Amino acid sequence: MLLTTKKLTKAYGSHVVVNGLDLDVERGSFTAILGPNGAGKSTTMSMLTGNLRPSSGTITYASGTKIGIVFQASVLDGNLSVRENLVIRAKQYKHVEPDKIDQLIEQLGLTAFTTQRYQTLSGGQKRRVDIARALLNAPDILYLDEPTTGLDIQTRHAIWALLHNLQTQHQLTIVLTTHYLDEADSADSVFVIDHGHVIAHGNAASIKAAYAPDQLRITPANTEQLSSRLRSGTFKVDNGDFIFELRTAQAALKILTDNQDLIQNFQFHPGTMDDAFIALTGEEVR
Ligand SMILES: Nc1ncnc2c1ncn2[C@@H]1O[C@H](COP(=O)(O)OP(=O)(O)OP(=O)(O)O)[C@@H](O)[C@H]1O
Repeated sequence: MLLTTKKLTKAYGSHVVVNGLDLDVERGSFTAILGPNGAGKSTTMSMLTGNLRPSSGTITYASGTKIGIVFQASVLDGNLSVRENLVIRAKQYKHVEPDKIDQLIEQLGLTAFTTQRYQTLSGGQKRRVDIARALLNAPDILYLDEPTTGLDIQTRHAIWALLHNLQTQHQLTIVLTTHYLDEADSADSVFVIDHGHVIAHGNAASIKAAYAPDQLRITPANTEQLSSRLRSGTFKVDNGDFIFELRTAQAALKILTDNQDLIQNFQFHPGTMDDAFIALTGEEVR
């Protein structure tokens, strides 16, 4: 493991905001931390990055691990150009290879903007410069606190592709928080946290399988006959439709083929991370 936490806890007075978190992050993995507002994600990240002292518990990195951080609010100077910002930031580290800035500019697709002032860039372009800044010291692990919040869907996809590229081509370990649950679909490891606890952990597929069943909705051609053919208790009735919660698409296919003579219409809805998230954390707004 590159990183392990044991019983990581942060309390402000009697308010325990991170409550005994056990996290494991494997070298080279892509980890997403999900949770509703106020769940403790940013507090956790601040502790992992050394910006906040835990109340108790331990954080252990493999020896020599270098950390890069992309903060929610940029730390760059809006009046300086992309290159000027990177040059100034590079001076804050002991060893930045001489061609590192050019390399990052190219890698992050910033070549066309090098002389443009940071504050005049679009949201997605800014994010890419923020990421370049965090990579100056060639970190082993890159933390990003909600890197795609406020970006349009195309830009979110582009940032996500960029992060996956950094992971696979450059063996970077990535840990990020996000509110966009669909983004967690491609993470190797997902921690869902709420009230400072890990309430689910696995990859997106295992979390969906456990907490977000697939749904099959059938409009019967003949309600009585279909009802008497099916085992009672295997479905609910909603507005005359029969609703099944299933583990696999195969199970849906079987119901449909076995009963196609009595079915007028159907809809199949595969379980999503949104469904799993609501099942885990409830509907109420925090
Ligand atoms: N310095 C502080 N003093 C007191 N309470 C704090 C402090 N910092 C955070 N909290 C509380 O800790 C809880 C967790 O906050 P945190 O910012 O970690 O949540 P989050 O999961 O990142 O939420 P969001 O998705 O809204 O960013 C919140 O209830 C917040 O009010």
